[in-house]
Amino acid sequence: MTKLVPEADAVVAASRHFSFPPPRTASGGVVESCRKMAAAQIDLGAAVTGSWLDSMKASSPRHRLMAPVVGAADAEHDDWMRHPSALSRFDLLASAAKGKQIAVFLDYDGTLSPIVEDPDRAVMTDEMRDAVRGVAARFPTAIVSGRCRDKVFGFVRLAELYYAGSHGMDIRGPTAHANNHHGSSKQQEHEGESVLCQPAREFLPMIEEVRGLLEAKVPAIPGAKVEDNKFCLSVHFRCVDEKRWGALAEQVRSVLKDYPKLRLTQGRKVLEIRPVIKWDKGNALDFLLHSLGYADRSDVFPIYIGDDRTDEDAFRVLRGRGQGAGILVSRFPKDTAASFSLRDPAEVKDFLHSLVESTTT
Ligand SMILES: O=P(O)(O)OC[C@H]1O[C@H](O[C@H]2O[C@H](CO)[C@@H](O)[C@H](O)[C@H]2O)[C@H](O)[C@@H](O)[C@@H]1O
Repeated sequence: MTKLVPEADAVVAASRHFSFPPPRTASGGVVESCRKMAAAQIDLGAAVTGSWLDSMKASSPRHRLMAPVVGAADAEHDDWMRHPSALSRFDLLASAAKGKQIAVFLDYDGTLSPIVEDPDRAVMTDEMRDAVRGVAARFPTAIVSGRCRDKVFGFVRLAELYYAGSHGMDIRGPTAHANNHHGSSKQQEHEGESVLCQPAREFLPMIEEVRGLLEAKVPAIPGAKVEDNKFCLSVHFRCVDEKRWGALAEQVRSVLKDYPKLRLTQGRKVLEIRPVIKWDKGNALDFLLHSLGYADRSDVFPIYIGDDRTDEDAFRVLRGRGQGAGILVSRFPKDTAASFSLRDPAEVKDFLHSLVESTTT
């Protein structure tokens, strides 16, 4: 097992392939009040623009249907080398984190649980839960999910974690303390005072209204499903015949046209409806780092692991801070602001174990 020790040669060799630590960019400000910050700006950055149907198709590549082609596979592998495996290059990550306070941020779907057809059945294995528990016993650990907080807590069931549900619009600190290291966090300085951030509260009645409208319309499309994520809504099309995607997009558009304060973004075979405020997983990551008292420290090493477009906002925040490591979970090369890769949740579990073992004396 690689320990958290410097391996200069490995760093030099790997940095030929990619930029690590990530360069600083102009994002990542101080979070004074999450609501004030969120209200300050309308976010159109990740919005689905142009044809919704084209966007749905573009975000649903048919990797699994492609026959392996000799040569193409090599090119794909070479491309992926720009984002080295966080497992096989654990040494590199470990040397960058050496002597620093690690904090771990984990997306849920596609990261801690495999993608499945029925969103209600995206359970996490006990082995994965043990791995997350082990990490949380050593480092502040947060789940950052598009799901509503209660639902993702229902899957993860670890009270010692921070939870940022609804794409970061519903943040809550731990409700129980692990025997851990979090002594320096502001959370613990104010025992009993829970971190809470809900920057989109005023949108709740509107989201509720739109949920009702969508639930009345969307079931007409076989396989389509509306999921209530409290501060946002998901319209799933994983089980919808591709020929009906246009009709589904039209149903959603016909509802949303009367709600200019809501916007549409897209995840993995899901349309996401959320408030126009500038608040995403990146803001949630920033907020949590501030809550932990880590924002202005240079000796902090945040690790964010996620598989989806929405996780890119958090990867970009790490680049903006010039700190830590973003790890993209994907079997296929993608444009990403992450620095490392893992192939699937099984590799995520192995990585979490490696992190624990490397810091166990
Ligand atoms: O931020 P995440 O924790 O990754 O949540 C994003 C969305 O994940 C879920 O949908 C995705 O996973 C489902 C179960 O595997 C799959 O059926 C669906 O196609 C995926 O998009 C969740 O159901 C959504 O509400 C989340 O927004």
